[in-house]
Amino acid sequence: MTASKRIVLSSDHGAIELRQAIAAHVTSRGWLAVDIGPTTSESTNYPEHGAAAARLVASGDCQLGIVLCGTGQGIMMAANKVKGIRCGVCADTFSARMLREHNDANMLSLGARVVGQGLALDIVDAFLAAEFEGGRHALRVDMISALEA
Ligand SMILES: O=C[C@H](O)[C@H](O)[C@H](O)COP(=O)(O)O
Repeated sequence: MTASKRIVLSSDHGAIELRQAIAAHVTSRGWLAVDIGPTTSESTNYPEHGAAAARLVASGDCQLGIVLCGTGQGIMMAANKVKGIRCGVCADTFSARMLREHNDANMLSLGARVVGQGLALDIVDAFLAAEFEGGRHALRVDMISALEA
């Protein structure tokens, strides 16, 4: 892994500390963390943060993205509204691995009110280590993309 691999991180107010811990973690794994905030715990709205991160992935500026909110659900929904984004919520490492291997996800969503930091970092590691398997899964991912047309 080289530092040229960029991963964007964003969250709402419910996940500031976990997001910053993940940013440090992915940096230690050799990624360049593009943390677009927010930085204060002032109440904010997850759709704007999910969309902002997703646009950086969809444009190719970042290869992957990690978004967080209280449950991970709302910010995942927002990210998936951006064309080209495949984002899933994970609360276990198996799903995180499958999210890449079978679904070719380019974004991961986490719920800071659902998972603790230790599990969250393990989920991130599983997501980053996995690779898309292609084959029969490529047809299915293409079918998802066709829904955006
Ligand atoms: O899916 C939505 C997220 O879990 C949000 O983080 C949550 O709805 C925010 O709730 P509150 O404004 O009560 O902190």
